[in-house]
Amino acid sequence: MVNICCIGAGYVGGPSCAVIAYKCHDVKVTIVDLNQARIDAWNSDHLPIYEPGLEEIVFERRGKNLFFSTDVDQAIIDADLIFVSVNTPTKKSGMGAGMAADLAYIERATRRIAQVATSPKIVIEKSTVPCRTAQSMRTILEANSNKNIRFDILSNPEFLAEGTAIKDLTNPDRVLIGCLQTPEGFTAQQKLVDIYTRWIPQERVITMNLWSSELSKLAANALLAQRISSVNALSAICEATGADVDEVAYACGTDSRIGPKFLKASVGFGGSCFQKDILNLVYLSEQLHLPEVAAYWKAVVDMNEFQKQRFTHRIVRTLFNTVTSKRIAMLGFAFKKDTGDTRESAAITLCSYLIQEHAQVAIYDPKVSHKQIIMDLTEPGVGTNETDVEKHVSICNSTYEACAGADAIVICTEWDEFKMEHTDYQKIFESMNKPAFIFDGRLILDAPKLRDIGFRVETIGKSV
Ligand SMILES: NC(=O)C1=CN([C@@H]2O[C@H](COP(=O)(O)OP(=O)(O)OC[C@H]3O[C@@H](n4cnc5c(N)ncnc54)[C@H](O)[C@@H]3O)[C@@H](O)[C@H]2O)C=CC1
Ligand SMILES: O=C(O)[C@H]1O[C@H](OP(=O)(O)OP(=O)(O)OC[C@H]2O[C@@H](n3ccc(=O)[nH]c3=O)[C@H](O)[C@@H]2O)[C@H](O)[C@@H](O)[C@@H]1O
Repeated sequence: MVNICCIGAGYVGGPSCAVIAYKCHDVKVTIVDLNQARIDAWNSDHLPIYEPGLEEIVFERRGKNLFFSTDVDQAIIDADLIFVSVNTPTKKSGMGAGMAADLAYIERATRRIAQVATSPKIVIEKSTVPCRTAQSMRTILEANSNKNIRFDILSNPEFLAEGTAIKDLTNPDRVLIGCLQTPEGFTAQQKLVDIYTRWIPQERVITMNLWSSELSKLAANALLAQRISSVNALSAICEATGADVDEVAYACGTDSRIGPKFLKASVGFGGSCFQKDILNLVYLSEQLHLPEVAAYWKAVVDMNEFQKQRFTHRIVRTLFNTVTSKRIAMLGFAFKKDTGDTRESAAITLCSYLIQEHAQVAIYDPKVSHKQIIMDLTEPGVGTNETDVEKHVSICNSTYEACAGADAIVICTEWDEFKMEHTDYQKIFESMNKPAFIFDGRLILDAPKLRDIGFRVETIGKSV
């Protein structure tokens, strides 16, 4: 029986390895983490992350060929293949602070593998890492294991998006597997290919060299984020000219060379990875003495910040240049729909700007806990502290509760339940202060219908 260990039971390690267990019943998968609470949750009825379809998979395989544990060492000892799926956040201090990836978690996990392994291992980079990290891992593994154990390193970046993780994992566009171009490297690569091709067509399992594979992950995220920043930059021109960003995106997206996906204007992209990975690419470019390349990619992040700021300014300007003491209902706090994840959510920045303008912000999100919202708004660097949050934020349990008595509604996340067919906007209108404003930061509402009800509607990428 092939034995797989996954170090890191997070958004990537959990679902990606649970799907391997689900698709390959003869493979034993043990997902380990140092975080006891997270492992307890994986072993309970309430999984630590919300992802459509995940529960079914975990509940079906858990205790059969899928295990969650904090016994990292034993799982390493038993494994043939080890996925390293730990977090790689942006460095907060020291060299490269605010840009470079913090590789401390990768290094700790790698050292642990070197220290406890007693048999050959294939170590797989699943985390998103800077180009040539596999070289550092190899050096650590070889220098710290005096038992003459063979370690092969593969790069197998993950392309799942949150909210569609199970769909992306069971039916991916492609799987990338990079290896050293040596006979041993190819043998190790083939072992992983043999696992994925159990449910993914061979032609979608792409093999290449290690460094191409590592860089392709950063490149893919940078290109996706660049499309959003491009359409958001166009949304500003639309608002100023009377063009409609949905129409422009449609017109451009029907060109088969451009394609329709990832052209939805928004309040700005969020999520744990886009910004982090682009900054990582910016840092890499700077290290390689390519300042023009660094500046090119940095502009994608700058445009995203500008979009959030621009949207807040539009809110304040429209509400007669002051939001002091006005109740603003913020609908959605997650960085996108169908996830409870709030990492780098545009809603955090918008909320912080509105608090700095002394608004009363009433937040409702169907999947984000009250505790998480408070934690996000009091994080160092966000611009708001506990006193601000206590004075200016109320967290609500429904759209109707958040909107009652509000001067304005701001759509931050495109949850289906905020769409017109699921919410009674007539009832909401009646419960609001007049004039009642709606700022649609996700282009999910039918502005003409809302205007018929009596709302004043402002939509991103559209002028009134
Ligand atoms: N979240 C996403 O949608 C995607 C994330 N990625 C990448 O995957 C990597 C992981 O991301 P997430 O799963 O979102 O992070 P996460 O923060 O949800 O999970 C990482 C887990 O690793 C654990 N961990 C850290 N060091 C450890 C160690 N030495 N031993 C055992 N456990 C340890 C942490 O306790 C944590 O539970 C990152 O590099 C990220 O860029 C890639 C594609 C998608
Ligand atoms: O490396 C990662 O972490 C992952 O990052 C993204 O996935 P994710 O961040 O989960 O979600 P996306 O669907 O890409 O959305 C990211 C952000 O962009 C926004 N977005 C997306 C698409 C669009 O057209 N417009 C837009 O504003 C979303 O609302 C969200 O805030 C990528 O899509 C995944 O392929 C990648 O694996």
